[in-house]
Amino acid sequence: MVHEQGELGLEAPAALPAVDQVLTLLEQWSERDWIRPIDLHFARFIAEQGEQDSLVVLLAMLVSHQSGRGHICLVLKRFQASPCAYVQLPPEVDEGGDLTCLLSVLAQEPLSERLLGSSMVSAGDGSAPMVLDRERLYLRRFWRSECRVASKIRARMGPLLPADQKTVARLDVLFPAGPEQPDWQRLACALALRQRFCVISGGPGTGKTTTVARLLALLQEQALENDGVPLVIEMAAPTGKAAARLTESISGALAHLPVSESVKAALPREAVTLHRLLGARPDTRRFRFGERMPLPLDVLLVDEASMIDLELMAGLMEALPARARLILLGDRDQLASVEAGAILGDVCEGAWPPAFSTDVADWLTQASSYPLAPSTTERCIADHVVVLQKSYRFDAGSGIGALSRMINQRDPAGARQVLEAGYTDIALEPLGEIRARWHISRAVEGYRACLEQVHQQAAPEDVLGAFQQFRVLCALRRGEWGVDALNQAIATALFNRGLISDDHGWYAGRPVMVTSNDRQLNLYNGDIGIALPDAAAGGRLRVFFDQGERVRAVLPGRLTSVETAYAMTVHKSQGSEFSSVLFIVPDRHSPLLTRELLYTAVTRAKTRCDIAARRPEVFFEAMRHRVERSSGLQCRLDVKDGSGSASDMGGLTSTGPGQNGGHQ
Ligand SMILES: Nc1ncnc2c1ncn2[C@@H]1O[C@H](COP(=O)(O)OP(=O)(O)OP(=O)(O)O)[C@@H](O)[C@H]1O
Repeated sequence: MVHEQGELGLEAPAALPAVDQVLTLLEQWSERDWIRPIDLHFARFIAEQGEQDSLVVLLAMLVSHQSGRGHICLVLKRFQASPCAYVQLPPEVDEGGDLTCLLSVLAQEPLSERLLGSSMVSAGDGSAPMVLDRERLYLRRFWRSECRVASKIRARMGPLLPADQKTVARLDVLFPAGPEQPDWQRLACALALRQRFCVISGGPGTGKTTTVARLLALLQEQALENDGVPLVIEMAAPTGKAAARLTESISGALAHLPVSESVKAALPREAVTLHRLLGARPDTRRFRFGERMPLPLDVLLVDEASMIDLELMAGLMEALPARARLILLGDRDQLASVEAGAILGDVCEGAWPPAFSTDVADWLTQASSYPLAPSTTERCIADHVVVLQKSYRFDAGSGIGALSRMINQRDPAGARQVLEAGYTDIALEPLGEIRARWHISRAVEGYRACLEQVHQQAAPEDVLGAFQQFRVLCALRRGEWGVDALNQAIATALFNRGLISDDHGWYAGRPVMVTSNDRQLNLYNGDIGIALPDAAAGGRLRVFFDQGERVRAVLPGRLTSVETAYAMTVHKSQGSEFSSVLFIVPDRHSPLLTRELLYTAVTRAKTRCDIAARRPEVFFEAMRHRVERSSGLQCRLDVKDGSGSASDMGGLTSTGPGQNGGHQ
């Protein structure tokens, strides 16, 4: 523990200590897990380059620390306004200790001037390991990626693409007039038809897939009639699970389209992961496709775009040919990517409610006969975003729909009312003394049907299907209410009830999640499998994975990175849906408990969501907190004159391997 006075006697120091003293402190903080080893390593690297200013060394540690928490940059003004809150110190850091003291002193210094006086920081030119741009401090790698993403999106933000004379008639066929006015699905399709970059966002069941299936059909119909040559259309998603879901839902939607068989035949059937599409190279961040070898396609549809991090987006934008259209689908209210960045959130922020320019508003009015007034605000990105409004999955009688709306509106009182209103598809179960293990019994009941199928030696695809019916979701990984402890508790309870033959190691019915990509086995982080006796292998255990078209069996011994998956984190559940969900709320607040996390957890459930909480107030309190991810992307996308940044395309000299303290 850090003493009140601080271990180096830094009680409210008037000035920052020398560099070697700062490094000693950073070592202690790293040992206590307050900062990551790479944060310490980066600060050390900066000092080793001869940096004499301890302010620069401390800020280097902080910008690295922030990147580990999903931020692209450190916004100096926000840091200075509230240093400890901005960097979100762990709860065990004492107020008045060395760390909080140093941050407060640091925040009072003229940060920009001191940073620009260092050879370790540039304004974007040269190859210094950090960049200061618009009062934001970046690791050079993130600054480059952000500039690239912004400039490539901006390059797709030109005037509207020409409309075909028959476009409105085609829209009439695919989106016949109904009671909903305006029909945002039709408007989204009309907008995407004339933009090279378009985002269609919306909550669960708002018709994103339905809309985009019609959009692809319309684009293909147009191409076949006008040029006689079909467009090359590809579909992708950030994870294998999400790609499999997209394949399934788009095939369902395409089957019912009122278009000719030749158009249907020219539509894509299968989605792949973004890593596979881009040709990820094992153990590097590089892709086979890029600016020098663009992807051979005309239209790319990417689902679950909220899971795309900055670096993946930069790789994707570089590999897209200039003429190609990019359509992003996703739910802007969900959790952002695990890695740094919140691309979908940044693009959608402020772009909704609609603020279309005159040209776009005129076109949409013509395409829908619904009068849309142009906006007076100057947000060019708003011309590229539509948010679908109506959920066709959760009707007025749905508690899940009502609760997720309250969570989104950050309305704890409203959420409490919804939970007390007698809906049959949601319940909040307070775990008092008597019902302390209610959640374990609920989990056992949730998995019973699946495990009975295992006993009856049902086909692997049926067992995998049954496993998708129910899932336990946790906010945290560690602690009594975290994934690790709950997985063990659930396994023990299932074993005690005779539903599984063992509660550790490999046994029939053990569900597992892959925790890192294995290209050789064609298994990806987040893939779910179940160990079952394989009749084709004399009844020996194999782990079966549903890979869309087929179920694959893998020897357990070949799976080096897997964990038991009765309980999983909400983060890992993104891109999946289950009939029924049991969401476990920890008994005290954590910075991870946010509105986005609750919304993602509750909306993973299709027909029933149970929430178990020892202290229900933690659930309601979490609604007040938002995931905030610092980045400069919105600013870069907003600039009207096309000069997103003087340095958007400049200063992109690459830093050689090993030259930047681990942040290559
Ligand atoms: N305009 C509509 N009228 C009636 N039903 C619709 C309409 N749009 C979509 N649906 C139905 O609503 C359900 C959800 O649609 P869809 O799968 O397209 O939504 P989504 O936003 O992609 O959902 P999610 O991403 O949550 O899976 C489907 O059964 C679909 O047929």
